[in-house]
Amino acid sequence: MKIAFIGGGNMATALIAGLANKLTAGANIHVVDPNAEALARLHQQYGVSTASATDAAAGAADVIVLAVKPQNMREVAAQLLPLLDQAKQPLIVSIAAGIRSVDLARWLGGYDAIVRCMPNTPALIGMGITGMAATGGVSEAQRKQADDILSAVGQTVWLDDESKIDAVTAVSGSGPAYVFYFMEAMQQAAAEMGLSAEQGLQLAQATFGGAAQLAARSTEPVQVLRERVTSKGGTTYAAITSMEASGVKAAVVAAIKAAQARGKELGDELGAA
Ligand SMILES: NC(=O)C1=CN([C@@H]2O[C@H](COP(=O)(O)OP(=O)(O)OC[C@H]3O[C@@H](n4cnc5c(N)ncnc54)[C@H](OP(=O)(O)O)[C@@H]3O)[C@@H](O)[C@H]2O)C=CC1
Ligand SMILES: O=C(O)[C@@H]1CCC=N1
Repeated sequence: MKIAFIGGGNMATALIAGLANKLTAGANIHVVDPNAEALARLHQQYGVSTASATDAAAGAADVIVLAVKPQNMREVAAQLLPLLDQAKQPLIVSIAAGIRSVDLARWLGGYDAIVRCMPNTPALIGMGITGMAATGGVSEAQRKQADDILSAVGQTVWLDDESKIDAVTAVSGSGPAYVFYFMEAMQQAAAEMGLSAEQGLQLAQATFGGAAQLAARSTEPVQVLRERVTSKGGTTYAAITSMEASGVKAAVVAAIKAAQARGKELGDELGAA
């Protein structure tokens, strides 16, 4: 399978790292990005071919992954349209937050073989999760192609309604940043209590990794797992009581809903153009 990436930034790099020489040879991956340094690094690490602007090789791929910022999607669609092999009908996979398939299809002159996805950066180590939705023009074989690509870098979740991608974006697309934010807070607290920066990082990493694995392997709800750590009148009780008093859970729910609203807003703003 020949895969082209338009945009070779953070998320494309995470996907390429998981795919190259695993699902398909690095030589079957073509990356388009204006940054020569980033392209040279990708070529050196994974053996991908590169171009500084969308070219015939990108248009001729079996699957074309659009991995530019939402604000650049319209311009990229305009660059791609004349190069798209209309007879072959390659699959377009968009990973941009907010951008709706209906708008992308319009920018591509009515092209309707689009899968809209929302991956996340743990794809870099094969531990991503991607929400996915297909438009009507996507064949069963193309649906499988999209699933094969995103399954190569982690789990996939197919959605019955594309609008749910904004919720996936808010929970798992942006989610790694929430985890890193919480780890930063744990590290800060560890430092303020006299532990070294290394010890704080080690404790936070092992705690997140261990708790996530425990939750994944348990048949019980996470609430029960949390209660099992929380001895009555003990230390965890003091911490959770403090978090509840500060409204941490409500703040996290509100933050995730703000991310969802921003996704919808991006779709409204950029789709209207
Ligand atoms: N980062 C993440 O965790 C996730 C990101 N996404 C989505 O992925 C997309 C990319 O995000 P991310 O990788 O973080 O962004 P980056 O800015 O890291 O990468 C985008 C790349 O595209 C390049 N670019 C801009 N215009 C063009 C063009 N016309 N042709 C080819 N390349 C171009 C940019 O170059 P330059 O910088 O010079 O403009 C940049 O190198 C976004 O739409 C985002 O919503 C989805 C899930 C998670
Ligand atoms: O912050 C963003 O807009 C992108 C989408 C999900 C993760 N990063």
